[in-house]
Amino acid sequence: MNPKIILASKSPRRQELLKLFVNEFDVIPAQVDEKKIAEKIMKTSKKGFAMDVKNLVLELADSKAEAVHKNFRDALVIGADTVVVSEGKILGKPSGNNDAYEMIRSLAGKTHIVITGVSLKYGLIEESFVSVSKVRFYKWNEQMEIEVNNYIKSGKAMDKAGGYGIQEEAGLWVKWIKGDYNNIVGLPVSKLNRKMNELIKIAHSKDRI
Ligand SMILES: Cc1cn([C@H]2C[C@H](O)[C@@H](COP(=O)(O)OP(=O)(O)OP(=O)(O)O)O2)c(=O)[nH]c1=O
Repeated sequence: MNPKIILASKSPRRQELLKLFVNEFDVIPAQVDEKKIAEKIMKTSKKGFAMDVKNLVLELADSKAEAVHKNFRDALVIGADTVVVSEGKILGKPSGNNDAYEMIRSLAGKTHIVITGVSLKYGLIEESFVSVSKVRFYKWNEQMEIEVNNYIKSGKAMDKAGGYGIQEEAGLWVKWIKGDYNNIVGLPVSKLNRKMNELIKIAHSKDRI
């Protein structure tokens, strides 16, 4: 029997992406203090920056999944978190228009990474993974300045890691990407589909739900 699936996310992009391969699921956004978790991880982890970022997205994804799974133990719950990493700095969502402008400006002419952590919880079984994509932005020019200002004015930058959505007008600044496009949008569906199928198989074979 297929489990009830719950997406623990308020992100409309994640909902659209999950629809690509799951017909029916509920959406229950998780209430977690992302800032507090991020501060704890970055303070306590001593494994080096790359590992810190990986731990960070995994911990955030896990907290989101757990916040919902604790109330729905029989469901398969999905939590995710996406950050942008550029020049040794983690960029989450911008704090305001100026911050969004600075973030996008700092990405121009460079390559950054977008990393999404995903946590799956089903009965007593859990699984988590990260997906990493590389994105190269074109160099800053007058045209881009106009586009970035218009984009920020539209309000679309505010709920996105790094202050941009590749699926929106911000796609105009992208020179190339390497890796899973959907991972950049917020959910690495190809990997997620495979991991979910594996998890369901294991859970049922071991009768662990
Ligand atoms: C880089 C990039 C990010 N994003 C989005 C994906 C995520 O929704 C968001 C990063 O914030 P997250 O904290 O990962 O997610 P969220 O707050 O939107 O939703 P929830 O925590 O409830 O799951 O940035 C895009 O939509 N396009 C992009 O190109």
